[in-house]
Formats: sequence, structure tokens, C-alpha cells
Amino acid sequence: MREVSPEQKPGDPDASIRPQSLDDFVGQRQVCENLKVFITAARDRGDALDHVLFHGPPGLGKTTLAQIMARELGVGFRATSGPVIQRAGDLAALLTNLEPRDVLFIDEIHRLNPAIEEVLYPAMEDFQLDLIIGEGPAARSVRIDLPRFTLVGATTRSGLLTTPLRERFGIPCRMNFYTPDELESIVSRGARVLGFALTPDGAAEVARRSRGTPRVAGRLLRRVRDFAAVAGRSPVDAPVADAALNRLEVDSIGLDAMDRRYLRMMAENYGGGPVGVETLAAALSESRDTLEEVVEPYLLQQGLIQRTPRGRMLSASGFRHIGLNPPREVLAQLDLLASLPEDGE
Ligand SMILES: Nc1ncnc2c1ncn2[C@@H]1O[C@H](COP(=O)(O)OP(=O)(O)OP(=O)(O)O)[C@@H](O)[C@H]1O
Ligand SMILES: [Mg+2]
Repeated sequence: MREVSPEQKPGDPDASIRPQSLDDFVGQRQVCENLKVFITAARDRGDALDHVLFHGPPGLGKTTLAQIMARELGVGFRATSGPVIQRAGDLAALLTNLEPRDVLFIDEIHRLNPAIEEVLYPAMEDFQLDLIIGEGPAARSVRIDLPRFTLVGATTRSGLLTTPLRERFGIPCRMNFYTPDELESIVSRGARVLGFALTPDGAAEVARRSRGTPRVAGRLLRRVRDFAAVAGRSPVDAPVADAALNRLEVDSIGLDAMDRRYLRMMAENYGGGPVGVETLAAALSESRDTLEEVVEPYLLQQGLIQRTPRGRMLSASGFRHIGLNPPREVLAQLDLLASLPEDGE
């Protein structure tokens, strides 16, 4: 059993298969190689690493990488999240308790309250905190010097960050979906850590159906292990994994019931689009945020849907994936829209 370090939440089911060093961390090659250089340079200078921003869809390893960075820097790790910091005092308490060069991790940083963001600017730039103490005529402002620290921000929606905040991160890192090969090695390693036998083709099957996402891979791996254990099947090979994943309603390219509901809604109720995200969210009884942050990025990456200036459209392969033939007028419109610039967020 590997050691579980203190910053990991007890009961976090992923904790045991979380990689502990940059060398253990599979994928995100470019991000990791750059970080390795910056971490080594900062450590050799004895200085704090510049502030880092991770952005990308959920479950790709932002929190994991932040923890690894602190470990590789040999410094402390404090974690919080945007919506948790309610008052400037909360942030001040966090910042003043940091040791020099510590990593402060703020998850969901796009959800920081604007008044708190203002406090963060001088802290990030000049390592100073300007606080107003007291109220009314008795109020006075005090300036506190902070240790030099590294802020690591994580967000699923970098488009929602204010420009001044985004610009204060010296090292922006975009996290991408993992390739099936990368996921296969994550899954194989996960099975070893969990202590069950998984054949290479079994690992490939789980990997292919993990939505390009290590968190999904970890979850599917545990469910496959459960099905196989109850069925008394060992080692777990591709047919066993396939049967388990079918029971979980995860299809051949990793789409789940929600993804397929989205695609069918577009095809059957909106003729393939274009349809606005608000309309889709209402029709599916899902929040717009969930669609934009969780559901759509993978469908876009797989080319099943397209974002156009007039809304979302189902692509030809999107229609085919749910067993329909794309109508001719939809194909014509896709060609036309593909030539126009993409809409923003
Ligand atoms: N490169 C990797 N190699 C192996 N396992 C990984 C890797 N990246 C992530 N994981 C696993 O996937 C899980 C999810 O990672 P993590 O919590 O870091 O994602 P996240 O990007 O912070 O997600 P969220 O945006 O939802 O907070 C972790 O438990 C970890 O075990
Ligand atoms: Mg996270």
C-alpha cells in the first residue's frame, strides 16, 4: 500500500491511485516538461515558483499536478476553492499563514468573489496585503508583507476569469484530454495499485471508454473490478471489461446516458441544430454550466457536435453515433457554418 499524504482527503477514492511525482504522472507531456524546468529553476534559485494557472475540463489532473508541484518544490501545500472564500479576512488568514515558497491552491478560481479578487492582485504581484480594519470613521488601512508564495489556480472555464486575474499568472497551462494510450497506462497502473489482474486488452478497453479523462478511467476501473469479482472472473480481459461497461451504459467511445440524451435531443427535437446552449439546458433539465464544462468538451473533441455562430449543431458523425442518417440540409448548413468564425463563450 502506498503512503497517503496528509493533504489528501480521507475517503477520497482516488487517493490511492493518485500519482505522486512528475515522473509518475502520465500524459500532459508539454505541461509537465515546462513545469519541470520552471520547478528546477525556482528550486535552484531558492525562490518561489511563479504563479501557475491550470485550465481544462474536470478530472484531467489539475489538483493532482498542483500537489505534485508542491512536493517537487519541497514546500507546503494549502488548498481551498473560489466559492469557499467568502470574506477578504478568509483570504488574509490563508495568505498570512503561508511559509515562504509554499503553494496555495485555489480550485474553481473563476468563482472567486470580485471583492476578494481585488485583495488577491497585490498579494500575487507584490506579496502585499492591503486590508481595511474596522468600519466607518474608525476604519484604517493596513499593509501586511507576505512571504513570497506560489498561487496555483485551477479552472474549468478560463473564459470566465477576469483579464487582470488571468494576466497575473506567469505560467498558464492548458490541460488536454488524454490519448487512449496514455489512459491505458494510467488504467494498468491503477489496477496494479488496486491489486487485481487486468490484461493489456482489458486495460485498452477501459481506456478507450474513459472519455479521455483519468478520473473517469479510475471510476470505471473500480466498477469493472467489482463486476469481475462478483462474476468470479480473473484476470479481467477485454470481454469481461466490455460486459461490465455495457452494464454501466458506457458505450464504445465512452459516452454515457447523459451524452446520448444530449445528442438525441439535438437530433430529434432540433433537427440537428443550430440550437442555443440555454435552450438545450432547459430541454435537458441540466445547468448550462454542466453542459459547457462537463458534457460538451468531450463531444466537441470527438467531433460529434460543433459550435457555430448560431449555436450548437450535431455533426454528421454525431447523427451516425446515435444510429441516424444526417439530413441533407444539415450537411449543407454544416459546410456553410464551418466557413464562418466560431462564436465566443
Ligand atoms: N496523469 C495522471 N496519471 C494518473 N492518474 C491521474 C492523472 N491525472 C489525474 N489522475 C487521476 O485522476 C483523478 C482526477 O484528477 P484530479 O482530481 O487532479 O482532477 P482535476 O483536474 O483536479 O479535476 P476537477 O477539475 O474536477 O477538480 C485523480 O484521482 C488521479 O488519480
Ligand atoms: Mg480538482
